[in-house]
Amino acid sequence: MEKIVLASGNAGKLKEFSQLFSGWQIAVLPQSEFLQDEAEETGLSFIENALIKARHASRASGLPALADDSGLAVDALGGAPGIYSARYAGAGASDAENNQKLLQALKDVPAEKRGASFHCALAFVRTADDPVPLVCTARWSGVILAAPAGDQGFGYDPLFYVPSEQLTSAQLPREVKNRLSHRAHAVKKFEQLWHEEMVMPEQQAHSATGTKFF
Ligand SMILES: O=P(O)(O)OP(=O)(O)OP(=O)(O)OC[C@H]1O[C@@H](n2cnc3c(O)ncnc32)[C@H](O)[C@@H]1O
Ligand SMILES: [Mg+2]
Repeated sequence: MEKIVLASGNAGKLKEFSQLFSGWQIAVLPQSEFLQDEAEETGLSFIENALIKARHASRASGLPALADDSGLAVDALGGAPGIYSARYAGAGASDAENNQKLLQALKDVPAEKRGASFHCALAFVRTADDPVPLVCTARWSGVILAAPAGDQGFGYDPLFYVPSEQLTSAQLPREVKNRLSHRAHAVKKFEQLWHEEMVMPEQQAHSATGTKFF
């Protein structure tokens, strides 16, 4: 079975990915099996940071790697915390500290102006230096509440109200979050790309020699 490394140290994400990849014919291994240090997320976009993390994990493991860079962009804050979502309240901040800072930043913003989106970028590299990575993005729109609700999920889930379900992301049954979320939609797009780029070429032996390089 083909092995790929999942380049994330976030337990909440890893749990979601294990459900999202449950029907796949590949072994998705956590990066903790191969490396201890985390990549420095120096990019200016979710896509750049996802690529940095995927290359880092592939370099350390010698295996293909998939990374997720994600975060919350709040309309009233001009898209903040965005790519800085994990470190909004400072390096190493807890989810509770980040949520507290967000509530404080939005304390004077009325309900109708509290729109926000979760964004997810996925980057897959076959090797650390892969010049043609597979990249896809997705978003999930909602509203930031004035107080947390629900105890499932991670990160900003307790503050992220999903209008279609009338619940926060932390109150949704896991299978519902894994159907609706930014991550779920990005994985759907990735599945399509994976099929087009990794499965079909193998089946069709698309080069004249029958050898597939990239
Ligand atoms: O970089 P890795 O190791 O994957 O772990 P991380 O937690 O640092 O992940 P990111 O750099 O991608 O930062 C994403 C932050 O955005 C938030 N976030 C992303 N997806 C989320 C989701 O589905 N629900 C709630 N919060 C989410 C959460 O606070 C994350 O810490
Ligand atoms: Mg991170």
